[in-house]
Amino acid sequence: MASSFATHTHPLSWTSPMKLLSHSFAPPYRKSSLLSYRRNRMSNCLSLSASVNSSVETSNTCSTLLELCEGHVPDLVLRRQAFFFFFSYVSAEEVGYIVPTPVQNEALPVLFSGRDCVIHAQTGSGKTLAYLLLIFSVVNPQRSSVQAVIVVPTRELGMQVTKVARTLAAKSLQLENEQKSFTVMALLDGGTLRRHKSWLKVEPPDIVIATLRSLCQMLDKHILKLDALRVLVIDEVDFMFNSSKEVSSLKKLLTIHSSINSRQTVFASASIPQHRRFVYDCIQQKWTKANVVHVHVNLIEPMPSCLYHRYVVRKCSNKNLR
Ligand SMILES: Nc1ncnc2c1ncn2[C@@H]1O[C@H](COP(=O)(O)OP(=O)(O)OP(=O)(O)O)[C@@H](O)[C@H]1O
Repeated sequence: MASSFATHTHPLSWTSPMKLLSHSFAPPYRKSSLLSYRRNRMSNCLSLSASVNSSVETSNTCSTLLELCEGHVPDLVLRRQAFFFFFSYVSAEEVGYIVPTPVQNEALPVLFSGRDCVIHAQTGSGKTLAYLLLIFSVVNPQRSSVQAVIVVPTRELGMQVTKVARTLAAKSLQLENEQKSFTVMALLDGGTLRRHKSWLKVEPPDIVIATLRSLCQMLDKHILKLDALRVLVIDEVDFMFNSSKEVSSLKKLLTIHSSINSRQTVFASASIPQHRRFVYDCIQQKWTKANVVHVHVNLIEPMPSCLYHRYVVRKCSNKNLR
């Protein structure tokens, strides 16, 4: 069974200077509540078994994130990144992004080319920033419509993604007053959805970060419209597909999105046990276009090909034994 999707792999072990920097400012596992269920689901798979061929392409090398994003992400957002980098020396809250992580290096050119993408890399590898930069490259803040939706499995994860998105969206000091900045709405379970309903009606935000339940509530009541949607991101996709409560709503959402022209779909996850089968299904179900790219960055060192065992014979005299 042949397929046209490509798999980008990055087998090398990597420790970026920026990663070390980020570790000194940010907690190493921001999404700690997800770690326990991630461990549990490592052994679970998408319960499908056919295999799909994949082609491996060479990795892209780019020195800075700014170079990688130039011409795609608006200056406002790029300046924002640089701004935060300089201030990160005095602020423990915000960390600047200078060197792309391996997954950003691989995924960003694919995302900027307009292709659908499955971003598959370990926790803390920088997937969130990769898909947010894509969103900032396609969303037009002058249009008053929801142009990007990020679906997250939990409220906590949603709050973290919202924080990063709002940091990038915030108006920089140099920005001219009349220029409209990006608007980000968090539609998360347990929030005050009444306020959000009036906001959605009066002036729809550019970017919505939502749990599936809250998103479906708004869609069912026709308060949120996805006619102008350009990018749909499903974060922690394997968790969403493993959750019996969510899976039917998720499939419905993906089917609606597949009918929108000029759409781009991104799936992100730290673990997709049967990733080839998953990508094959995405194409078959039309959740992604046929030229979807699977970007797989695995920084875990592979098992060594062989092991040498040595032992030392030590002579003990009877005296030592006593
Ligand atoms: N290019 C970069 N340079 C420095 N730090 C970065 C860079 N990209 C991301 N980070 C930082 O690395 C940390 C982890 O990033 P992020 O949350 O995007 O990872 P993730 O792969 O989405 O994780 P998860 O699987 O939990 O969703 C964050 O603190 C983020 O600020």
